[in-house]
Amino acid sequence: MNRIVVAAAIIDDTSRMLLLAQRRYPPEVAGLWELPGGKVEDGESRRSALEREIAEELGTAIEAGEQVGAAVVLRPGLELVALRARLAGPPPRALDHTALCWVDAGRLRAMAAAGELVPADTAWVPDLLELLA
Ligand SMILES: Nc1nc2c([nH]c(=O)n2[C@H]2C[C@H](O)[C@@H](COP(=O)(O)OP(=O)(O)OP(=O)(O)O)O2)c(=O)[nH]1
Repeated sequence: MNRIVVAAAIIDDTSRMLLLAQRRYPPEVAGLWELPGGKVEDGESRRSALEREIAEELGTAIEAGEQVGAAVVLRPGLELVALRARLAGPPPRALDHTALCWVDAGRLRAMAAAGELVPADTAWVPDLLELLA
């Protein structure tokens, strides 16, 4: 069966900004920016897995919603899915990442063009730009 990695597109509706997290490991992607998340465990829904990962990685709560864009195949048997989310707890902290940042549409476009995003996540940039418009 396919394993799923879920990632959160956490958008602040007031500022129209998206939260990005800078990976600490592995070396191939260390320093690049991603949507925070992790693997869905057996018996978990995607939404509850994402809520758990965000509590672990960012020390806060989210409400996870609809899927953003298409699923990305990371390797055979492993798919990456982004879910839209809104913050429902204290400001996020980088417990597992090097840093966090809130970006607007222009900054996201510039980071994608500069190759600063984890490669798999670049597929979602048009969808994310639409959500930030
Ligand atoms: N969380 C997350 N992982 C991503 C993204 N893009 C991307 O290619 N990945 C890859 C990196 C990893 O191979 C895999 C998830 O790794 P992870 O380290 O975040 O998840 P995890 O904590 O559940 O995994 P593990 O370290 O326990 O194996 O998905 C993304 O936007 N967010």
